[in-house]
Amino acid sequence: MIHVVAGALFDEQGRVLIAQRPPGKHMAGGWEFPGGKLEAGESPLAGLQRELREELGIEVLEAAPLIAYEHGYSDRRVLLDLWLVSRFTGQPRSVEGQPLQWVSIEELETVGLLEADRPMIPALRAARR
Ligand SMILES: Nc1nc2c([nH]c(=O)n2[C@H]2C[C@H](O)[C@@H](COP(=O)(O)OP(=O)(O)OP(=O)(O)O)O2)c(=O)[nH]1
Ligand SMILES: [Mg+2]
Repeated sequence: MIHVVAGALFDEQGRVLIAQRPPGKHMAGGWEFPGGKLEAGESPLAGLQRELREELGIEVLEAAPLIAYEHGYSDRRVLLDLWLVSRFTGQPRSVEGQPLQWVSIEELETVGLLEADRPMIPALRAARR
């Protein structure tokens, strides 16, 4: 089981930040929440902070677990662990060259979000309020 931590960041308009998975990687081209695999011995919050530092160049100051569940791909099982990031420093930018975009919760339905992430949409809708 691969434990994956990812972050949901909202802007003032209630839009959420998503990133496109790079060519050549698992699920290439799909849109995801920034994050990645937890390292051995790492706490989920520490992993989230490391991943968002590496991918977005931001420093997460405050985050809380939002929703977590297992998903079985044809070749692997992942524990998707999505955190709501409520405080951070820095301006999110694409450090590793992944296309980024801010989308409304409604747009999440049609943007090409990874199929495995779709059950997260209701939790995000509730969190935004
Ligand atoms: N980051 C992220 N990964 C997701 C999401 N949904 C989802 O199914 N995944 C899957 C895709 C991958 O199989 C796995 C994340 O692995 P990854 O390869 O991107 O991890 P990483 O960022 O640590 O990258 P790497 O160092 O292994 O190259 O989780 C999501 O919303 N965000
Ligand atoms: Mg990643």
